[in-house]
Amino acid sequence: MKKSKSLVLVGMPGAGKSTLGVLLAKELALDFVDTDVLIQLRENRTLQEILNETGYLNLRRIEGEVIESACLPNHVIATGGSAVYSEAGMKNLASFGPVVFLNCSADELRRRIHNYDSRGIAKAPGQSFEELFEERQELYRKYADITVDCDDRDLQQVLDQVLAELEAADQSRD
Ligand SMILES: Nc1ncnc2c1ncn2[C@@H]1O[C@H](COP(=O)(O)OP(=O)(O)O)[C@@H](O)[C@H]1O
Ligand SMILES: O=C(O)C1=C[C@@H](OP(=O)(O)O)[C@@H](O)[C@H](O)C1
Ligand SMILES: [Mg+2]
Repeated sequence: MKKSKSLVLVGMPGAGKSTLGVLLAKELALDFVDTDVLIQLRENRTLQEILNETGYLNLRRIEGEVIESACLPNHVIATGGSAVYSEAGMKNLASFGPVVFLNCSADELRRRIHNYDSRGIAKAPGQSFEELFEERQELYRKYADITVDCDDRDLQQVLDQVLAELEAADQSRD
């Protein structure tokens, strides 16, 4: 069976998954979904409310359930930064198409995100940004089929780079 044409974006909060995902969907004539929105619709509350009311591990658990059961052929799929904690969820998403890691340095992410403590990040209380960055870097690399460096690139340049990498991956398969 031919693999569907979806594309899965992973990376830290602030890497550009949601913003870039919409642009990629337009460029590739695909549908777009942000799994954060799927979580909120299922729970009928915001991610921040889930975090405040039930804690970060429960948010990760719900996220895992949502991405494990989602059927998303022909979509650009923007995940939340914590999606990679769910092995079964990532396995399901990867069945729809290649996983693209938007790789930003901690310094670049810090320039983009000023509300680290109130952005609704699914992390242990007291865990520093640098500690979280290190812990996740390994996971993003584990699932990535394609890695695109985002430092010193504006959105259009990242978009062009993702398209070029996809094209190159397609050609190497032919
Ligand atoms: N390549 C980029 N250069 C500069 N700013 C960017 C870039 N990609 C995303 N941003 C900005 O970073 C912020 C976070 O982007 P967002 O798409 O919400 O990231 P994510 O979904 O990965 O958390 C937004 O303000 C967005 O405009
Ligand atoms: O990295 C995280 O722990 C999270 C990132 C958020 O998505 P973005 O990566 O799109 O900001 C969202 O899924 C949730 O608030 C948890
Ligand atoms: Mg996002």
